[in-house]
Amino acid sequence: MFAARAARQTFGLFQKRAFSASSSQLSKVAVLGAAGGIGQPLSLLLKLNPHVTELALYDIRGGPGVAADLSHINTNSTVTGYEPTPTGLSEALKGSEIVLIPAGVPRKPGMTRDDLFNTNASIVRDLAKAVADASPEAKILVISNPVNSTVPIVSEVFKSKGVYNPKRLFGVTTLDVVRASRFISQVKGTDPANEAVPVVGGHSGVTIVPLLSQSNHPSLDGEARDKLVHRIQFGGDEVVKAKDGAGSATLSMAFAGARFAESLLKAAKGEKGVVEPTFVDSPLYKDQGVEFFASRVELGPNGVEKILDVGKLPEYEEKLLEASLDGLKKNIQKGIDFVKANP
Ligand SMILES: NC(=O)C1=CN([C@@H]2O[C@H](COP(=O)(O)OP(=O)(O)OC[C@H]3O[C@@H](n4cnc5c(N)ncnc54)[C@H](O)[C@@H]3O)[C@@H](O)[C@H]2O)C=CC1
Ligand SMILES: O=C([O-])CC(=O)C(=O)O
Repeated sequence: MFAARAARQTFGLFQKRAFSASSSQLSKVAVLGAAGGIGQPLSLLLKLNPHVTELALYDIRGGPGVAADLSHINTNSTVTGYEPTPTGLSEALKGSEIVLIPAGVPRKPGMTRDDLFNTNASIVRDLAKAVADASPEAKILVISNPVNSTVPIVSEVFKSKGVYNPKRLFGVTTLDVVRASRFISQVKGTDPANEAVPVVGGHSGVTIVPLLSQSNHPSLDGEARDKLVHRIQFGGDEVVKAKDGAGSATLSMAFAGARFAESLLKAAKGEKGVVEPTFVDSPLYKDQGVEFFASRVELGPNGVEKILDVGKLPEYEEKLLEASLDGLKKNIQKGIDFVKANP
């Protein structure tokens, strides 16, 4: 009897402590490009996330409108919209734990992601400068394409300002993993909730390398395997084609971006074993001149905790990896050169 009461009291105390610890951990999340096709549903999903206590929505147009709309949803976070006034962007960023960047133009049919470089490189560079000045400690999640080049752009800007921490910069490749899980479940007639396919490399065409050998179906072979690999690599094109000039994936991307942000928030609050594939400053292929690489990454309170290598690959996947590294090297260099030439 006494023991039971003591146990209840101890447990109650523990619960109280645990509650006050987590409730005192405020998480401000900023979205740059919040009024766009990705920005709006992404902000909606973040408004529904109980880990987020403050949502800052910035866009060159429409941020306050989206914020006013979302602010009526009865979850316990504040939502504020910001405009490109002299202090709008820095106010949005100040104190942010996470900054998501979906600002920039999307593809139209016939374009590659690299065709977006000329427009999006300067948008991402300028936003990165603002983040480096206003919230250099934030974890930055780059969604704007071409991710293989925009992530190196952010790193160069941060280096030039002396605030670069490779543990806090992420290219969001979660959509490739989401697609891989869904597409393999369609081939096999299974529930995608039970299908996880590691996807490594980068985020465009042949730089995307699905490791089917590490899925639940390592014996997939021949035409079925080739078709599936191609669909995962070029899944974005399906949406661009279907939208017929009205942009690229927005809703599935918002889902993927929100999943990645949630993983970071959980890891920041001490949850162990949170692993997401993401494009980061990585030691894995630096000896081959590839500075950034997407692989499975264990997340922790400071961002990157541990970068997991790709493991032993069969010959088929080794060949895919080779093509990926080749493409990545060029894409990464293009981003670095851009900032050097246009600081
Ligand atoms: N990483 C990934 O897996 C994916 C990346 N993307 C990329 O995400 C980007 C955005 O796509 P969507 O949302 O469909 O485009 P969108 O055109 O619908 O929205 C972009 C938003 O960015 C805003 N914007 C432009 N310049 C800005 C600046 N300097 N500061 C703040 N906001 C600015 C625009 O006003 C607009 O609201 C594209 O580059 C697209 O290729 C798209 C899908 C998947
Ligand atoms: O295909 C695009 O341009 C947008 C994107 O990155 C994706 O859907 O994976």
